[in-house]
Amino acid sequence: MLPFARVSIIGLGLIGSSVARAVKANMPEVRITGFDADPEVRDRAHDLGFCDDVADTAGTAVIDAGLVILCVPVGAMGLVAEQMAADLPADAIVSDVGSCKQSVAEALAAALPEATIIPAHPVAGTEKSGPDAGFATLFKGRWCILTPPTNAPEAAVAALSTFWQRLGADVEIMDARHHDLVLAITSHLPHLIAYTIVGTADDLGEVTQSEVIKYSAGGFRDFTRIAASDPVMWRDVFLNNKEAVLEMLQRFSEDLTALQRAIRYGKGDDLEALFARTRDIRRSIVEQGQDDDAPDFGRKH
Ligand SMILES: NC(=O)C1=CN([C@@H]2O[C@H](COP(=O)(O)OP(=O)(O)OC[C@H]3O[C@@H](n4cnc5c(N)ncnc54)[C@H](O)[C@@H]3O)[C@@H](O)[C@H]2O)C=CC1
Ligand SMILES: O=C(O)C(=O)Cc1ccc(O)cc1
Repeated sequence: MLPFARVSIIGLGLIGSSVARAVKANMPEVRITGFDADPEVRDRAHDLGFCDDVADTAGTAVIDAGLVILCVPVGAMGLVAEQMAADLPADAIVSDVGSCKQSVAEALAAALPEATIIPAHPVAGTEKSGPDAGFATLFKGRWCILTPPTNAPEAAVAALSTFWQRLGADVEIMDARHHDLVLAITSHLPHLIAYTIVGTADDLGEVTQSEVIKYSAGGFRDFTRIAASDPVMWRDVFLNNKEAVLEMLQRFSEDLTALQRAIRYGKGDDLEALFARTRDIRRSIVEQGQDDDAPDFGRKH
């Protein structure tokens, strides 16, 4: 049975268009209405055809929805929720795909006090953005973490879990605060480090840009991929998961300082012990089949 007959997707970039394509591929009977604030994205969505209808406002997009999924940057979630509030059917479930969950849950609850809200985060993506970047298999074998509030109706959580499973994801339920801490270290901090290292290399006076490009075949190249991720999306993630990111950044800087001292004082054993420990972590990820060397993130198997 279909978990929802009508799904509305607000924000038709990488994730929104991937959800739409995945619904079309896995549940072709479901009717999809999309909306995006950018008229060029709406036109492109129309041409690409991954929605049945592309609406001109957030309100008209949700008028007959069973499920509404907000796929906009996390800082825009509250505004979009306000814009659709008057037209949202009373029995619709509202969800989102934001990369951090506590601040989004608060913004949605404030804008839609009567609605059933079940936040979600598909831990799947790429460094690309926009409607052309999406693809139907993005969520296959990936985790989708749901962070329902404690009073969320069980049936709504079950329906949303089924929805994501039908798109190929493995669903996990988690507390929003815990989600934000875990993702701060596994996703947000790595992005911050990538942005920093590529910026630092670019700032180096004696190393020209062409040398950076020419000799970036090593580890640096992987950082440049992540550092190409959408600036608005990541600005919002850091501003909205501030506490957890600052906590992880503090720990990271302490560990970096310890490494700096080990190098300065020639503590080779300390360096080797850390590198051996981290190599074991990589090996266990590979053994569990969680890495397929794909240029993306979070595939479970
Ligand atoms: N990029 C990734 O790898 C992943 C992103 N996410 C989350 O998914 C969400 C969307 O990210 P992407 O699809 O990557 O971004 P994107 O930049 O590809 O798409 C976002 C779309 O939202 C639209 N938008 C912005 N403000 C709006 C508003 N007020 N009303 C309507 N539309 C609006 C933009 O015009 C754009 O088309 C973000 O919250 C992000 O944290 C989650 C998992 C992975
Ligand atoms: O492209 C990558 O390496 C990613 O890390 C993609 C990604 C970005 C944000 C998320 O919330 C989840 C996955």
